[in-house]
Amino acid sequence: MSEFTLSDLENIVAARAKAAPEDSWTAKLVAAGQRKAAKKLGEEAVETVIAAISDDRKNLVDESADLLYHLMVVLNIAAVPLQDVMSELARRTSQSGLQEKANRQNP
Ligand SMILES: N=c1c2ncn([C@@H]3O[C@H](COP(=O)(O)OP(=O)(O)OP(=O)(O)O)[C@@H](O)[C@H]3O)c2ncn1[C@@H]1O[C@H](COP(=O)(O)O)[C@@H](O)[C@H]1O
Repeated sequence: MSEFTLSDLENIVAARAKAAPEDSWTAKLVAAGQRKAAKKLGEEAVETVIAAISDDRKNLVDESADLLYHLMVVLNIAAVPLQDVMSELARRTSQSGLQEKANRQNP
């Protein structure tokens, strides 16, 4: 099987967002609106943090998958293409995180 990417997930979310809410969790979340979708994203973030500090590798993988999926739904509702996020990450590769932090604190 070829590698599954975040871009593949973005396309699935965009397609399922147009399904009937009774047939699709994605469509149900999109119909509920950004507040509900963002709340789910926050819950999954907290569950990912708990898995990380519990030293539970399997749970960390599962919760990270939930987190990335719900992030894709939130980006879809906000009409923010994943490529915008990737471009921002690419832009940041020009300096280290420590350098960026130092520039922010001492402009
Ligand atoms: N990757 C996911 C994915 N990860 C998690 N989830 C769903 O996210 C939901 C959140 O789970 P929780 O247990 O936290 O929430 P809950 O208790 O069910 O919900 P509430 O109490 O908040 O109502 C569950 O229903 C999961 O099935 C996902 N739903 C869909 N996808 C992808 O989206 C595709 C399309 O799915 P549908 O939109 O459902 O057709 C799937 O084939 C997958 O590729």
